[in-house]
Amino acid sequence: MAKRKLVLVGNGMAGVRTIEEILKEDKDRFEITIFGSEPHPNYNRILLSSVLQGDTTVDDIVLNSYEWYEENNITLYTGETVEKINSDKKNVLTDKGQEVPYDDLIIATGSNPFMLPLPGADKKGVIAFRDIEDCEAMIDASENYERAVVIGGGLLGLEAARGLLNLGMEVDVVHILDHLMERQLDQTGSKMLKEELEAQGMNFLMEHGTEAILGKDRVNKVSFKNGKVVKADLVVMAVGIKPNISLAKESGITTNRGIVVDDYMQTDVPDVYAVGECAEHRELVYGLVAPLWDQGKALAKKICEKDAGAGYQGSILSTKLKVSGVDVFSAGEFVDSPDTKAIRVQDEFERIYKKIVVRDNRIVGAVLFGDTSEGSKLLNMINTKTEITDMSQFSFLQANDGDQDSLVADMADGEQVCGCNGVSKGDIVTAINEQNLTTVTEVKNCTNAARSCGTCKNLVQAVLEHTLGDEFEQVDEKETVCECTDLSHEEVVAEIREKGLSHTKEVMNVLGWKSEEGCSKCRPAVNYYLGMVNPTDYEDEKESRFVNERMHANIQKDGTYSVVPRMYGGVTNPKDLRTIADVADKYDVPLIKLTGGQRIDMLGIKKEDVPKVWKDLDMPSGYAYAKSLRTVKTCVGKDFCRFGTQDAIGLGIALEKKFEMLNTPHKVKMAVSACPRNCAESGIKDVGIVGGEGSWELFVGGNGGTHLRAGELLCKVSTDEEVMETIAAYLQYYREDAKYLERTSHWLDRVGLAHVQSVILEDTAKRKELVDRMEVALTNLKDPWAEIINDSKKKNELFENKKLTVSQQ
Ligand SMILES: Cc1cc2nc3c(=O)[nH]c(=O)nc-3n(C[C@H](O)[C@H](O)[C@H](O)COP(=O)(O)OP(=O)(O)OC[C@H]3O[C@@H](n4cnc5c(N)ncnc54)[C@H](O)[C@@H]3O)c2cc1C
Ligand SMILES: NC(=O)c1ccc[n+]([C@@H]2O[C@H](COP(=O)([O-])OP(=O)(O)OC[C@H]3O[C@@H](n4cnc5c(N)ncnc54)[C@H](O)[C@@H]3O)[C@@H](O)[C@H]2O)c1
Ligand code: SF4
Ligand code: FES
Repeated sequence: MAKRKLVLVGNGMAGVRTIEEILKEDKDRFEITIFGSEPHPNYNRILLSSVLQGDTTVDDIVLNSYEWYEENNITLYTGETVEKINSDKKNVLTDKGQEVPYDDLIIATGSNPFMLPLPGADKKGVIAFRDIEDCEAMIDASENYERAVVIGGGLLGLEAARGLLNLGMEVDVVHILDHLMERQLDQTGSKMLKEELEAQGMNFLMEHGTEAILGKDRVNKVSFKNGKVVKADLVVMAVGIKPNISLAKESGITTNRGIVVDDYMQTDVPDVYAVGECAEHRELVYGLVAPLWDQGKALAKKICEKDAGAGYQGSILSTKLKVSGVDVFSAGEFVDSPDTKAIRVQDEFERIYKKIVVRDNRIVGAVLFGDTSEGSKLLNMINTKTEITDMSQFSFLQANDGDQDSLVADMADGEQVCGCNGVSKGDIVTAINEQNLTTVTEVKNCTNAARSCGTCKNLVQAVLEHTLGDEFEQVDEKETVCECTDLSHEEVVAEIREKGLSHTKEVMNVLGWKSEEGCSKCRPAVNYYLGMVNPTDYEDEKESRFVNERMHANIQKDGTYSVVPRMYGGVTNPKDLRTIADVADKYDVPLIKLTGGQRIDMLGIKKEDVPKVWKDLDMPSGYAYAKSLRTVKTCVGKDFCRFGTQDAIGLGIALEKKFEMLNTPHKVKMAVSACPRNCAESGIKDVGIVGGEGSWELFVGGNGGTHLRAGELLCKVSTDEEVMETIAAYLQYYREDAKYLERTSHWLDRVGLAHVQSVILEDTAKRKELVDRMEVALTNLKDPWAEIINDSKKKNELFENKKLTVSQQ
């Protein structure tokens, strides 16, 4: 029987989760096509707050990789927007001119952030916080500017503000009312929250109505209705969301605030469904994921013609603020009303506040501040409308000694552990026992617990520990390379060495990879490890590399590329500058910019022009795209600067010439300053060198990016030769010991400076071995630009083949 054609509009959290539920119900029923306006696979939008706060990276929040779509035979069009639904002809039209037929259609277009229509709101530097691009814009702004204003003191505004503080910005939060998070907290909870956030460095402008955004092209001030004006280089609007209903509305589907649906998520047009933040069910639209998952389950059953029971019945909301150091939980009705009574516990010394709202002897809502460990218990009591029979039911409101095991032991099987995904303790225990699960990741993959906001991860771990008892001790949660294997990075490297493996395919076959082709996480990692272990024999697999490394240029937002030629030590000359200027004229390069690493970046080059630009430049690649040595920044040094005691430029050039083109787990930046004034910013580089009278100090593990980290003093040496040798040993140890994609700063945090010193400074035999292996690694390196220019097949494949698809990263 021919499969029914199912089209999903909106490649976001609710839509794709619904597809997962459909595949669980009946995986062969549909031929599925998904359209998403964003240029990404489905990612965990919730964790954008964690990305901004520096706790995770954009790469790690992908929920469904491109491979997942492929494996499930789903045709995915990213960066493509559906503009029209023809419900009479049963097809959709896209902004790229595609017309795709459907038998069933799911609309999951989510919400748009509400942007206050203020004068000046269209200026540069005024953004929302909704997607990866917004998150990246904030991270970029923090690198160039100092002051941010966040408008809106709700969940989103506070999470954005915390992230911007972490990024080193000064932050004013503007709130229209006199209490923060008024949709989740009562006055007492809100006051305690404000005090806590002020102590963290947030500044609040309460009861301020914003009047205008000021500045020329870019915002530089914000003015308020009370006459106050504050400085601002960045304005983030977080004043709520509006369901994205325009497509449905214009296509004749009934809408109100959202797209109106029944209990089975059906709209008033046959075979058209809506799910997620765009859907309005019983006059309510939701802005949290837990209700959306329930909607998705109901819709999946309905569309697969399974017993859908009563369908979706609405949800009681619970929220947790995701700001580190501040625990806030709120569920159900949290404000007092004439027909409710409340039980309150408040400890002003420990800064703990707990309130339970009761109507007709049943719990209808709760607020927890400072200690949210009973959140799931309370949510369960609210959901099951638990009757209060005796105050001993609330003994858990007293101070919690943090003992997770007794907390889990006291939980009933039906109690929810993961509010976002509706997973109970009983569900997790059953999964652990039936599927022999031993790690949190396995529990997550099997039950969905901890798969959304992640705030329940510790509780999931506690249930695992409690269930496995003594066995838990033997089971060490390990970070696997990716979901294709149960092996960690270290184990993969050890197996490559031990078994003499020499190709990615062989690694995957011999080590029992779960997916034949691997994925975008493991392929580049395995490729790196093979090259690191067998530097002379291994032939680099270009197709396993991230797109920028395959193309040897950085792809830009608009599909053009940037080209950065090598400029050893940041030193140039009139001839090279003339050449760069001539090439820029010839290829109409729209932007030429100096980089933070003292290089010249030519931006906006058309893909087909990239190899021509390289040829005309006739300079080596600057590796600005690679997991390799990027730049050695140098100060003026002793020849010109009156403070200079050492030849910083000479040493910088020598270092760059020696270590250029070396493959490393992540990018490596270096700097050399000729005196402690440190003009080359050696303190925030992976390797930073600072000169003194007759000596050099070597600092390592510095980072000036998102995770600001000062370099640590590795050692002090006397000669340039000692610098070269020590850095060779250090970099080789990093190459061999760090996990792929681990910056030196993270690696040092993990292994500790003392350990690295013991290996490369104290153990002379080991140091010599490392230096020798580095010498081998440095042989056989070829400039990739020259290679491609001389290889017309490769050139054509990479730059002239219009069909080349750009995969993740
Ligand atoms: C920073 C942040 C933190 C959050 N934290 C939490 C939290 O802790 N807990 C929680 O429960 N919720 C949280 N949320 C809310 C949660 O992320 C949303 O409820 C959820 O993402 C909504 O899912 P959705 O699929 O309905 O919409 P979305 O995830 O927005 O997906 C809709 C997708 O459809 C696409 N689209 C729209 N129109 C079209 C079209 N015509 N054609 C093709 N594609 C289209 C959009 O580009 C978008 O990618 C947070 C949200 C943000 C922004
Ligand atoms: N931890 C979480 O669960 C979490 C985190 C982030 C976002 N979200 C969800 O994302 C969505 C968007 O979050 P949000 O915080 O923008 O929405 P929201 O509606 O929850 O809060 C908006 C806040 O902005 C304030 N506000 C409105 N107009 C204002 C103005 N002119 N000036 C100053 N303040 C003004 C409101 O009083 C309100 O407190 C919501 O659905 C939210 O639930 C959830
Ligand atoms: S670091 Fe010292 S030597 Fe180098 S430019 Fe600055 S002041 Fe001069
Ligand atoms: S409570 Fe959010 S993922 Fe479990």
